[in-house]
Amino acid sequence: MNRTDQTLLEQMRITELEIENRKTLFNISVEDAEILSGVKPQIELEIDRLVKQFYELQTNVPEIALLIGDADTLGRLRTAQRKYVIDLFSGFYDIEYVNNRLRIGMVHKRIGVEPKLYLSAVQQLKKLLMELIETLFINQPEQCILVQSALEKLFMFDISLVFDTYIRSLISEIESSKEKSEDYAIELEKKVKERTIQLEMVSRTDPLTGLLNVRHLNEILTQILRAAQRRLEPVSVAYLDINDFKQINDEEGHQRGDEILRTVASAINRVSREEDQCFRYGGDEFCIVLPQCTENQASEIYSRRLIEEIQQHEPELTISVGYMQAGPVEYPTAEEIIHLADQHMYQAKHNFKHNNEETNLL
Ligand SMILES: Nc1nc2c(ncn2[C@@H]2O[C@H](COP(=O)(O)OP(=O)(O)OP(=O)(O)O)[C@@H](O)[C@H]2O)c(=O)[nH]1
Repeated sequence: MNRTDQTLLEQMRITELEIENRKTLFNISVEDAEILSGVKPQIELEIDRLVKQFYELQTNVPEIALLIGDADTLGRLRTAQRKYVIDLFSGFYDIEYVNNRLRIGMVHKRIGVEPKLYLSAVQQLKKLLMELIETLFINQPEQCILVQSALEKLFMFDISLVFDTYIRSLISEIESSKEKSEDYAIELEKKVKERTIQLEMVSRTDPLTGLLNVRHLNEILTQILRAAQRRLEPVSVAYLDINDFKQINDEEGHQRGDEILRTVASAINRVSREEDQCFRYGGDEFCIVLPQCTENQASEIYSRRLIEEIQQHEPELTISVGYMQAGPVEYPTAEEIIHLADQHMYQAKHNFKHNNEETNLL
């Protein structure tokens, strides 16, 4: 429920029973209420003078004058104070009376009146009222004591209510700043998670080609091998190297070399399935892990399609590819598989260059 949907009394769980409890606590009896209401007509006659005198004394304190600030506010305060003093002598200290006291506490807290200033104002008002009662009952000392005692109790009752709202406001402030800092912590945690994912992505990918970084090759291949071994499925690795890449770099420039690396990476991405893992091994070398794929399928289907795809963009470019299959019986380690695929690639390159030389000699 929204705070504005509840009265202060409801927010602070002050019921009629609680009000009666408080009256008992401060010894406020029905007689006290009657005694105070009996003085009301005389107080009303003196009220303007009393309130005027009260604010003259109050505004002499620089701290209070600063808080009041201007003549309009002072005017409003005078009206409120006048009403308060009359309420003190109303004889009705019920829910409405209590709600007004609670509101005063809340307003004091909101405009920044410290408890010491509030208490000094109460003390001032009480002193003026006690003096007034003394003059009113100069010839009835016993009655004077009864009125003063009833008033004293009522002041204590009021102070307790005002302080309760002060304390409640402070608790609300603490709760709201706690909520804010908790929200901030949650937000921060979310950002850190997002950032961590981004950083992981960056560290997982090769910046030039966008393929996976070689740092994770062993780890990922090991995971794939374990899963394949559980299901007795084959896994193949295709190890790919661009032929005479150094020459391209030397003759056409490094930027052109980069462009070719990106073209090959895009072609790899296009022909690979979602479950295939494509790595830039370094320089002009690439490694593709092909789950559920035999060496034959890798060389006959995958590589053929890859070469076709590359040559659509770079007709002059040739590549050498070595393959190594693991499973469904034997599962060498990730290092062994990569090493063997690399050796097979060198063999393929050797054959390619040898054939080329022979062709050139013919
Ligand atoms: N443009 C570019 N060149 C790179 C990059 N990384 C490595 N190289 C170059 O790639 C070339 C690879 O040369 P080699 O290992 O001799 O390979 P190759 O010229 O293809 O020779 P073979 O493999 O025998 O066909 C070297 O000149 C490296 O400097 C890169 O990120 N961008």
